[in-house]
Amino acid sequence: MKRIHVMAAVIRNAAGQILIAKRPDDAHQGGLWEFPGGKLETDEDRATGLRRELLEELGISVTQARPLIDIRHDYPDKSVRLDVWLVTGFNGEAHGAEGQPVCWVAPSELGNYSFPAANAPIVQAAQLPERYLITPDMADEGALFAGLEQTLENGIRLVQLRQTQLAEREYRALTERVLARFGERFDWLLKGNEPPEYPGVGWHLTARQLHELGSHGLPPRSSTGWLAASCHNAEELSLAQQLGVDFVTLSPVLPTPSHPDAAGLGWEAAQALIGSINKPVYLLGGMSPERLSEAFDAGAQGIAGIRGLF
Ligand SMILES: Nc1nc2c([nH]c(=O)n2[C@@H]2O[C@H](COP(=O)(O)OP(=O)(O)OP(=O)(O)O)[C@@H](O)[C@H]2O)c(=O)[nH]1
Ligand SMILES: [Mg+2]
Repeated sequence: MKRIHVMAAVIRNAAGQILIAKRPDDAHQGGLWEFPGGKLETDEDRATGLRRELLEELGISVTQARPLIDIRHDYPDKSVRLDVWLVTGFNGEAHGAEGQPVCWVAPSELGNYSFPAANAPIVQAAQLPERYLITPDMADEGALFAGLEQTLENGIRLVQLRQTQLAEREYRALTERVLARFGERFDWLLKGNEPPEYPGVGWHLTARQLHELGSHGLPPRSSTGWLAASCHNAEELSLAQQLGVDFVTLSPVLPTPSHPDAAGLGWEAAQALIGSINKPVYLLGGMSPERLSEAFDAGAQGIAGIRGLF
């Protein structure tokens, strides 16, 4: 089946809400909610196709957009490539120019709407931020907490508590103190052999855990937070996708101060690997905020970093 290239948009307004539209009952995947967009025409470039579709369907002129997530999905009757961009600037009042119902919803409410099966990773990408901080190992708890306060000021909201110098019991005790102090000001992910039991707190799997769980399946999770995994190659990305994680990190992209001799995947290989998985991917290894636009161009959700973001 020939794959249809579709341009679609996660449109975000100044209040942080996202626009969704209802597909006509008689259309493919009819009656479900969607991110506005449509088929790219022959010889049309991606940005032009996106602008044309949003003008036709919503009556808006896009002024600011960049790639968000690019996925391939095979329906029984149709194969699609959903090339989804994040639109953060536009002129005009968005309305259902083809008579379709549209509404602005908070990212956290997207889960209350029914989308086509292909859309699950798009919804996750719409809810996830551009930067994912992994805490550097710090023996000085005061300095760690001060760094986290600074992280909040820098606008970072997604954080993995990684403290490899600590034994399991100490890590648990630190987790309690961190959650007591910062609680819901961050979206947390924890490390460990069991899924965290704190409501809303996520779990970040190591590549080794991915391989182990690949044969046994995931343990039941009581937590409602994100499920993420560390990947380094095509095999691990594919395992992560099979296990149904919400997002992954892919590393190392560039040599890092801690591993100056490790070559890194490089941008080209990273881009090809991102294209092989239908999940939001954070690039890790030698990343800093100045690299964000390169990461978006490679198809990434954004960047993850230890020293580069702390
Ligand atoms: N626009 C859009 N299409 C989606 C989404 N999710 C998804 O599976 N699709 C599928 O991708 C294809 C998009 O085509 P479309 O129906 O929007 O195309 P279009 O605007 O050019 O419409 P037309 O075929 O009536 O000219 C459909 O098969 C649709 O089911 C989504 O979130 N937004
Ligand atoms: Mg359409």
